[in-house]
Amino acid sequence: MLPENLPVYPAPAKLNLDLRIVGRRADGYHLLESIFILIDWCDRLAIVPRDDGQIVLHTPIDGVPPEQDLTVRAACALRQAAGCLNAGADIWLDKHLPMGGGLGGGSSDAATVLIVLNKLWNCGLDAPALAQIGVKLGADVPFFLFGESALVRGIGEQLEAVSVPEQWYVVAQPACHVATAAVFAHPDLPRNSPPNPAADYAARQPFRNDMQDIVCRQYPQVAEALAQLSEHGEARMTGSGACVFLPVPNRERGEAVCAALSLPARCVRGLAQHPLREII
Ligand SMILES: C[C@](O)(CO)[C@H](O)COP(=O)(O)OP(=O)(O)OC[C@H]1O[C@@H](n2ccc(N)nc2=O)[C@H](O)[C@@H]1O
Ligand SMILES: Nc1ncnc2c1ncn2[C@@H]1O[C@H](COP(=O)(O)OP(=O)(O)OP(=O)(O)O)[C@@H](O)[C@H]1O
Repeated sequence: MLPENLPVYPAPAKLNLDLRIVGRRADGYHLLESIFILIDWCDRLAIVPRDDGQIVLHTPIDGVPPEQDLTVRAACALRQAAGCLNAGADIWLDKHLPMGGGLGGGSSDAATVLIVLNKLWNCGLDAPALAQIGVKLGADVPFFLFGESALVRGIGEQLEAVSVPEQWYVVAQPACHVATAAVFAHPDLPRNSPPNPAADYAARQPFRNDMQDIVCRQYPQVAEALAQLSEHGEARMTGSGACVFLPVPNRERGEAVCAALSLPARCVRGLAQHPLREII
C-alpha cells in the first residue's frame, strides 16, 4: 500500500477507558471527562514534501473526497497557520483502523500529519500551537499530539498525564459504523455526570462510558458484541463506538478470548507513549 523505501509514520488508535459527559457548551458541544490511552493498532503514513505547493493524497478512502480527508485538511491547516503557503506534500495513507469505530483513526492520521509536516516543512510550531490547529480538525487530535495516557477534559483540549498500568486489551469490531454526531444529539443521552477532576487511574474507578446505553439501543450489533465480551470480564465501548474492548492480563489470554468470539477481534497492547513522541 505504501511506496517502498520511504520512512513509515504510524498513527495509533486510542481507547477511552472511562468516558463521562459532564455538561454541554453553549454551542452544543459536550464537555467530557475521559481517560484516553494509545494502543499498538495503527494506520501507517508516508509523507514527502514537494515544492510546487500541491498537497496530494495518493490513497483516497472510498466515500471521503480527498479535500475532506483529515490528512489533507491537517496539511492545509498547518500550512495556513505557519504561513508557509508554497509548501506541498505527497501523502500515502495505509488505512488499518476501522472508521466510525470509536478508535479515533481519522484524528490520529491528522495528528501524525501535523507532527511530521511541522518537521519536514521546518514550521517550528510548538506543541500548544499544533494542538490549537488540531482541535479544529477533530476533538481527539490534541490527545494524539499529547502522546501519552491522559485525563482529557473540555471537548478534548484540556489534557493531564495519567499513569495507567501496562495492559493488554481485546478490541472487538461489530459490523456497523456509529455516527458520532447523532449519538451526541440524542435526547436521552446522559449529560450530567458529576465532575471528578482527579487525574488518577485508581480514584476514578469504577469506569464507565456514558454513551454506551444509547448506542446499544440503536445498534444491536454493539450490544451483542458487549454481551459476548462480557462473558470474559468487564467489557466497555470506546468513544461513541462501535468498537468494544476488554482488558486482559496477557497476550495469550487475549488471543484465547478472540478465538472464542463470533465477530472480528484483535489483541492489542496499551502504549506508554506515541511512537512519534521523540519528534513531537
Ligand atoms: C466521543 C469521542 O470519541 C471521545 O474520544 C470524541 O469526543 C469524538 O470526537 P470526534 O469523532 O473527533 O468528533 P468530532 O468530529 O470532533 O465531532 C463530531 C460531532 O459530535 C458532536 N460532539 C463532538 C465532540 C464533543 N465533545 N461534543 C459533541 O457534541 C458535535 O456535534 C460534532 O459536530
Ligand atoms: N483519514 C481519515 N481516516 C478516517 N476517517 C476519515 C479520514 N478523513 C476523514 N474521515 C471521516 O471521518 C469520519 C470519522 O472517522 P474516524 O475513524 O476518526 O472515526 P472514529 O474512530 O469513530 O473516531 P472517534 O473515536 O473520534 O469518534 C469517517 O467516517 C470519515 O468520513
